[in-house]
Amino acid sequence: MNMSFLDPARCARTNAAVGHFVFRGPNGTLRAKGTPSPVPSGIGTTRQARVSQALAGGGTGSVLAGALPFRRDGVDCLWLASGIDRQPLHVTTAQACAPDPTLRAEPAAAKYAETVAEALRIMASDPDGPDRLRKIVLARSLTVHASRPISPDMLQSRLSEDPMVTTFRVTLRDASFGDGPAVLVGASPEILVEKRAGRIMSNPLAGSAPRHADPIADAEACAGLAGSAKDRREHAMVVEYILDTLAPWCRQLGCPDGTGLTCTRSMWHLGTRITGELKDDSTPSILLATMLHPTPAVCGLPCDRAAALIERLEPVARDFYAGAVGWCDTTGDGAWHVAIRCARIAGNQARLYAGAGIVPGSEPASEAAETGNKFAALLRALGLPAEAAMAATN
Ligand SMILES: C=C(O[C@H]1C=CC=C(C(=O)O)[C@@H]1O)C(=O)O
Repeated sequence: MNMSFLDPARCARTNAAVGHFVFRGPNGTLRAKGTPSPVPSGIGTTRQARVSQALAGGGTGSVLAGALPFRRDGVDCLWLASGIDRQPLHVTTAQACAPDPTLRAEPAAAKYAETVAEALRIMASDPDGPDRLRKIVLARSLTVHASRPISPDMLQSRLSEDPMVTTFRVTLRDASFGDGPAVLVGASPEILVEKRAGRIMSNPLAGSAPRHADPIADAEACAGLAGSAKDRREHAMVVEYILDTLAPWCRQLGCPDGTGLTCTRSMWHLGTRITGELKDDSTPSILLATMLHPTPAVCGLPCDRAAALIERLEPVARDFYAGAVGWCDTTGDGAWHVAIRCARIAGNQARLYAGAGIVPGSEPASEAAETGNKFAALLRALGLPAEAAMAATN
């Protein structure tokens, strides 16, 4: 095995510069060929215009990839590469990558539960009408301070041990948190939109329950989620929104298999596979991602109302958490994943995020516990106990 891979300090120093984007999923690893160049994040022009111009300048075979922020008016971080290397998935076992960490929660679980209760009060007192808040996804954050630099590469390797997720690593151009360049690393189970020739697929997830080591308890958790009316309502809003948004672009669209259950190593989710055929085969995947984002799986309904409340109720800016990460080539083909179960890494620090969908009928303590469970994959990958999220204070 390559020894430099096991040296956390060396990895952390070099990885921000190497591979400005790397995606690893069931279909293999996709990384930039050569050194990608930044796509200017211009003012006064649409994302689509910037992307088309960049891809046209890059020539045949060029690929654009990166991260879209949570806020629709936020600044994206896109890279243009002359091509991509695709390799079969090869999972290596890496060591945990956050030595001697301390943890800070923003907010801690109890305070988060109070915020959920406030959102529920707003929903209950809202007058009937199109503006009535029907769902809001509230998130919290954990900051890990380690004694040595945290290696984004190692963290991605550890997260890739779960075969049910697509892991990602995108170098961010601003360094607004911690020392040195920041890198977004995560393991998303949720496909915002994938486009291949004229066919599209979206796989929204909403409605969650934790996995259990004991198979009987695990099967009970799965059955409990499948039968939960609250989770089904929470999920249906996302599916309806995605169908409504994609319908004008499609000659055929539907969810042939209905709502099902999907899992990662730490969570069960309700999931629906939506498939369709585009009216125009050349519609770029990044345009579809831009139109869909943010879905009610990460924001809420109505979208603008939920986004404004998120801004007011959450103490930490989401930046790229709950945005989208992915790629798009010159034919418009590509895949965009919802940027959840992720962390922003810079030097010795990692800022982790997790959220939960709140609808009438949600219980504040259960939603706080759900965010704790959603942190588990990242915490384990960092070498921390999965329960640390519930114990962390601010
Ligand atoms: C917002 C997150 O998860 C979303 C995806 C799956 C299930 C969700 C839920 O049950 O609330 C969320 O909508 C997150 O992991 O931070």
